[in-house]
Amino acid sequence: MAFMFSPLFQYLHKLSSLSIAHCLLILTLTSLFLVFVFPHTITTRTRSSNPTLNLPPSPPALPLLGHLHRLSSLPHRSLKNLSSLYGPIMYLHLGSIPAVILSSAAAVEESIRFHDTALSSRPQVAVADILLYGSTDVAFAPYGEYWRQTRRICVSHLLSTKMIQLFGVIREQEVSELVGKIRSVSSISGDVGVNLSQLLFKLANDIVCRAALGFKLSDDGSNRAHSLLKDFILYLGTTLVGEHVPCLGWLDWLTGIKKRMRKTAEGLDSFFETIIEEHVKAKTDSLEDVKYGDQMEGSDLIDVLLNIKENDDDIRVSLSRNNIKAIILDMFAAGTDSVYTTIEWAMAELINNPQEMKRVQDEVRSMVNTAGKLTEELVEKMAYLNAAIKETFRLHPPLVLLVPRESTKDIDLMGYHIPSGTRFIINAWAIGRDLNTWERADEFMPERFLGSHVDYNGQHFGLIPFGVGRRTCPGIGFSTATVSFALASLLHHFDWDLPNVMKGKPLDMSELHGITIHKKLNLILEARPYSI
Ligand code: HEM
Repeated sequence: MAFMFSPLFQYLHKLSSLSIAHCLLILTLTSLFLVFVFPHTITTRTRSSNPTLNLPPSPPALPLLGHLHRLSSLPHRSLKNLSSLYGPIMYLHLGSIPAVILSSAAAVEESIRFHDTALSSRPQVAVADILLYGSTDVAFAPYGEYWRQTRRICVSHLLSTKMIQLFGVIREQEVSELVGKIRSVSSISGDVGVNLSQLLFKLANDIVCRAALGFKLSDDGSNRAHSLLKDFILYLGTTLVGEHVPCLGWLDWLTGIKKRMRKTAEGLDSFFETIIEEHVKAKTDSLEDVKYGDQMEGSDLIDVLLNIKENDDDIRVSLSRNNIKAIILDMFAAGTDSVYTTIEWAMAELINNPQEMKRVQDEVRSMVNTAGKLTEELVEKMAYLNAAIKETFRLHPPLVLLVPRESTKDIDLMGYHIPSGTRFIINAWAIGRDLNTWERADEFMPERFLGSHVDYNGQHFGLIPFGVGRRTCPGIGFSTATVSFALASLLHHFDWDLPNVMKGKPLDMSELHGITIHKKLNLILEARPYSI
């Protein structure tokens, strides 16, 4: 999941009624004011709190804003540029928040090998406190017993291999619906193309809804829950100004952002309350008490959580209704954007690299022809397809800066001393494109993974789209099952091309910052049904 700071002006603009010009004006005036009033505090190294500490290198900073002005609307890119000047471990001030940025596999490896526990907490973030019941979900919970138990629930019950297999039926049905939809849209739209981005978002959303709640939300705009969930994901990708620059906290009040977040949180709360009540009633009616260890076909994540709540002696935490809602909301935050955006980037890279497209398609089609049917078991054996997915994760990790950590102890890292309470940000995007780890790092070359044992399971520090250490993503199996089956199906059933108006030009690969990094422009492609 991507939960991180947005650059200030982007934040102001996106979530308020202020125009970009107003936002820039506010920030410029603030900066000028600070420069004139406190010129002596503009330092070349940010060591004002304790000059004797051997902190990592740091660029010149502005008072109060720290290094925020050095971040563009795509912070992972600005941070990579800064790291080429200041090294793989940098010390920045994101406003008032001290942060260490790690930008190489070696830096991440050392931090995890020697300090995993000290770096396993999350910073307290106001957005998560508002939207996720005081950060009592898994992703934002501080390191401690509550996190340990809820994470165990995720790993052993909600996202276990058994549950992933049970949800295979849902994936197959939803992907088959997607294929049908593309067929009918492409027969009408001809060479205008189908909006694959929209269809993939719906696919990921429907799969998570069915897995978590047991049903899908209609997407015709009539369903309020649909727009609440969209807002929820939008807000999770933002930060309150006051959190970074407390003296500008009034801007959060001016923009009304907190109020809007609370309204969304209240709306979601009553939606989930109704759903949980319905689950409780259905369970009582059927007088069927399924113990969590025996999840049956038809049970969804709410059923599983309710059963844990009532039956589990091993889990040493009692889950309240609000805890259940927070955990379910995590599944939405994590399971929708990152999954659809991965398929979207994979398709975009394949369109830009037609030879790679042909190699993957040849593999998928020949294996399906031999086996007679496209199944998830078959997809697991598709070496080139899986290499293309790894290559997509390398170039486009959806959570470019992972999810921030916060150190709970003073640590020594790569010869530097880092105080407790420092925010840790890992630039997974920069690491995936680091020339010290990867040859021709900016090129899409799936064959680099053929015959290689490098994987994205957190053991290879050069490829960490799902994070590393104790807080690695527990949803790897769930996501890759969807990504690989959906991608194989798209490549099996259709030949893909750019729509006529765009033919002959490279596809625009610009990024847009949000909870994940998406393609800026929707991926619109011409789909021609494939027949043998
Ligand atoms: C392509 C899809 C996905 C990607 C790239 C992804 C990536 C990540 C990353 C980078 C983290 C933070 C890891 C760290 O701090 O080192 C994370 C955490 C998490 N993810 Fe995912 N994720 C994906 C899908 C999912 C799905 C489908 C679920 C559940 C349905 C999920 C549930 C979680 C949870 C609960 C955490 C918090 C773990 C913790 O803090 O202990 N993720 N994910």
